[in-house]
Amino acid sequence: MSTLLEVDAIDVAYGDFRALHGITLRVAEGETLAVIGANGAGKSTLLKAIAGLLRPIAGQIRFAGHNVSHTPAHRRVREGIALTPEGRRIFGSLTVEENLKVGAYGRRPGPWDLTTVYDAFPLLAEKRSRKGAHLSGGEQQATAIGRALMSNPRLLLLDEVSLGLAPVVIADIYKALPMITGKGTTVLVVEQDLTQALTVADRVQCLLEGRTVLEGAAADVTREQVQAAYFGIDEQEVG
Ligand SMILES: Nc1ncnc2c1ncn2[C@@H]1O[C@H](COP(=O)(O)OP(=O)(O)OP(=O)(O)O)[C@@H](O)[C@H]1O
Repeated sequence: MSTLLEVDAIDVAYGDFRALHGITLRVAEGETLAVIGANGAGKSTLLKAIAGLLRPIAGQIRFAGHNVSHTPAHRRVREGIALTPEGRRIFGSLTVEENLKVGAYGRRPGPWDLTTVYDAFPLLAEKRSRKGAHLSGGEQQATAIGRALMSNPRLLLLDEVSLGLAPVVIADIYKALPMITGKGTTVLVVEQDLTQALTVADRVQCLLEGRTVLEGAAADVTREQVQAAYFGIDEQEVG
């Protein structure tokens, strides 16, 4: 598998506060990587840097073999990087279908259109004429993911899909993931929900206070190792 995304030793700061310290990660074409970590670990900051919304002060981001560190966010979308931000940010006054069409602006060629998005999220098909403001949290999340897919990304960045949603709704949304990856879309998902992260991902990388503290194949890391890394506990202390 060829490497699609290479993040090399990036530092990202908000003023004097350094949120990421030398983060390195790789995502191969077609794989799903879960970045996990507690509140404030730096997960959203990392996604924003990959999407081009924040500029690292050190390090490099390479996508599909070339350096995109200085490429503005809108051009990264055209190159195939799409972000579903934390908080969803869909348009409340637009219908589901209108929200999806917004994502198609400047789209790349590929498998994603209204039909395939509705196939992936049948709950949206039923609500296609409903205004964003009148959707449940889960429906808003599905709309936000569908909108990102409409650009036909090579890499889909998902920030905190599960935030504020009931477990059954989370499971419903994650059901779409095999179809998304099955169409060749590479996924980088940021999660606080360990169960979901370990279920959907091929590999996991755990951040703590802006540093990588654990990485490995999802099948190889134990839940205890992940929990210890997540909370910053030495493994001996876990029991
Ligand atoms: N706009 C900002 N200005 C200043 N500090 C920020 C800003 N955004 C985030 N931070 C700080 O950067 C660190 C990393 O935040 P980030 O949002 O990336 O964490 P996270 O792992 O995504 O957690 P969460 O799940 O809470 O979003 C935190 O200490 C946070 O307080």
